[in-house]
Amino acid sequence: MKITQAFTFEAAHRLPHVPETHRCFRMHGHSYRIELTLEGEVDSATGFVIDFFDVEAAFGPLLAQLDHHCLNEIEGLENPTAEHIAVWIFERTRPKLPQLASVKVFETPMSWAEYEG
Ligand SMILES: Nc1nc2c(c(=O)[nH]1)N=C([C@H](O)[C@H](O)COP(=O)(O)OP(=O)(O)OP(=O)(O)O)CN2
Ligand SMILES: [Zn+2]
Repeated sequence: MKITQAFTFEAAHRLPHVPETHRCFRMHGHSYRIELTLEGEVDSATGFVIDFFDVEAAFGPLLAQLDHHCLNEIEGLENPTAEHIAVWIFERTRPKLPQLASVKVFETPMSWAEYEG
């Protein structure tokens, strides 16, 4: 069984490795949406793969590092593409949530990156 929990955060970024003429070379902001998908057996007693409250508690500190920050200033996110943010989140969340199966990072409702480890 797979379950998914979504989170949102606001952040600024610029992409330092695109041409100067690319609009994303300039500092700008996004309302990001993150989807964490967890996979496992449904516990017969609780009916949960994992309690959504436990996912929230595990991911909360990382979300706070991202929300209302300039992503380029965060260690490991110097080139903060959606792809790199997905990997960054996966690597830091999987140790706390071993059932984590994938991380989706939406920059806009129409464009996102997904990392499955
Ligand atoms: N593969 C990727 N391509 C792009 C990424 C990325 O992370 N991975 N990022 C960007 C920029 O961050 C850019 O800001 C994307 O957002 P935006 O320009 O707002 O997207 P839209 O094209 O949907 O904007 P509209 O104004 O609605 O056309 C670029 N590429
Ligand atoms: Zn952008």
